[in-house]
Amino acid sequence: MKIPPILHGYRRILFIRLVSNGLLQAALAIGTAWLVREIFDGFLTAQQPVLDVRVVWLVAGLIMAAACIGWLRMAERIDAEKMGQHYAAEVRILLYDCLSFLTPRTLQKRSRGGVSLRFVGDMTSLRRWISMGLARMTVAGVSTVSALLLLGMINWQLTVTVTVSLAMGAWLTYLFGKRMRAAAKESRRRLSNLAANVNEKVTSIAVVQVFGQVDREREHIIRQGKYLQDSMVARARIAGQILGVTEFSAAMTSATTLLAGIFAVTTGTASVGAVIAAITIVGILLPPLRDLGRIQEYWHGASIARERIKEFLDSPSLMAQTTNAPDLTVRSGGLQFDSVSVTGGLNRLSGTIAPGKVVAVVGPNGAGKSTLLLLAARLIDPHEGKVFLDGQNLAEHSLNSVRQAVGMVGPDLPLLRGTIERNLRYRWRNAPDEEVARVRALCGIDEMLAPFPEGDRTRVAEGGLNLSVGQRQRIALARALLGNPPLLLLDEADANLDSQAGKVIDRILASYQGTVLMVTHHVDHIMAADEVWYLEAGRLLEAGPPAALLSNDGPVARFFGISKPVAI
Ligand SMILES: Nc1ncnc2c1ncn2[C@@H]1O[C@H](COP(=O)(O)OP(=O)(O)OP(=O)(O)O)[C@@H](O)[C@H]1O
Repeated sequence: MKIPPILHGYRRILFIRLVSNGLLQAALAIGTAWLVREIFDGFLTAQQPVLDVRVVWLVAGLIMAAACIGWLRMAERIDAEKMGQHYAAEVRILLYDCLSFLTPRTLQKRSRGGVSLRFVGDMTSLRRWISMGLARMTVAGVSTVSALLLLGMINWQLTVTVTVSLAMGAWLTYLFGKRMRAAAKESRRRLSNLAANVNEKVTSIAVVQVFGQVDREREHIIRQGKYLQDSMVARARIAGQILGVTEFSAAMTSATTLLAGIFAVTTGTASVGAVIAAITIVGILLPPLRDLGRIQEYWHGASIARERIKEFLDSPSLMAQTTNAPDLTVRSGGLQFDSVSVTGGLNRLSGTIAPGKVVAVVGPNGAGKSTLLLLAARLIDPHEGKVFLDGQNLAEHSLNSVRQAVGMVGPDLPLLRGTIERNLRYRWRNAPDEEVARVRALCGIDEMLAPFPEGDRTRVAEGGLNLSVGQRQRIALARALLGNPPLLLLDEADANLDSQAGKVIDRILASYQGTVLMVTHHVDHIMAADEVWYLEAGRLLEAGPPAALLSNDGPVARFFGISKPVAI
């Protein structure tokens, strides 16, 4: 995925409006200068100043020009903001699209704080550059060039003086501003570290409390805050220096114009009115010069934000392979792993599950059980080998159609913020009430909701953390079963259910029409399976009917500690 160009579509129209705005502002600046010259040369430098009605018209003209410039500045600000917001909205949705195609494991490697910073802080940097930097620079650039060209018609010596002074001011500002990049980068890094830490503490404050590390973590946050503060002050110091330079350049431009004006009047090459006109134009051009420092700050902030966003968009994604891919045609849910390998997870594992069968995956921690389920849901792709559903390679079909074919429950699939009903219907928002009632009955949702006065409308906090683990598990099961997907993947879905709730799994296994692949440590549920797969170090070491595997002297029986005693 690529970051979109700034001047594209609607933003190009806004840009043209800004350029026109700049031209109008320049015309008004020139008009103002012309009126000032007329007043000075016609009325103030005459031997005997006279007050006639023309002065009133000229002054009225000045007031009108000032009002128009004010209105144009307002329009400029609005268009600039529209342009910045429009761009930020486009990049934000691009980031979301990228996020939705990332494998959960790629995302887990990143800090949540760092990812959120891209959606909030970096987006602000981009928007600020476009609406307050680029737009200001466009209008100021257009009006400066036009005003200087027209000033050239009034008096070329004064124009050269103003141009050289402005150019030197801009060059000095640029020289000082170059150091801003490193400072902006450092403060962005510090902010990201602090955001990642705070985000982690918000989600795992219980760990800090239980292990009595409140003071230590407090110190850590103070230290990170101090680093951030130092880097922000260093950045502000450079910004302050740039501000000083621009103020100095602005004063120098006014002074040199005045000096050149006096010289031109004494040598007879310019009238007093022309000098006053030139000074009026300089007065109009100085604010953009003063803005230059801030514009550079915005530019560096935005270019660092762009780098971070680009790096995120370049993350390994499942999107590339699935663009324009056909949909799966799922019939019975037969699943096949063909020599699949996942670095650090699975090693050339092959196995087939016939349609409608239940396979229980068992094995020690880190054996690759969850990885196998992630492959079946296409939440990761194998580095080698293929996964087939009803004979169709998952990697060659649209992600949407794969996900529609799969229902999944697992530790990495928490409940979402909202109501219980929203979570139940998450998979299929407009599911018929009968279908919802079916999964509710299957998962015992109504008996679970008995203590909640608001029933379905009960609020669910992020991750479902305001519910007990078992309650969350039941809702997650109902969410996965809605619509009866042909393939059901259960990753330790029975881990937190009490004996009563454990019957939910028995009911599901007894009534489910599709294929089930489940990771479980419960012997009862293993016995309910048609087949058991025993994984160790990413390999499938044993497979067969549960009764047979538990009664022989193989890895499964040894794993459950029920191997026959060896005769001496
Ligand atoms: N988020 C992750 N990113 C990278 N590697 C991971 C991630 N999660 C697990 N792994 C690696 O994949 C390997 C298999 O892990 P997996 O979670 O599939 O094992 P498991 O059999 O489900 O273990 P457990 O019974 O402890 O849940 C492990 O060696 C682990 O290091």
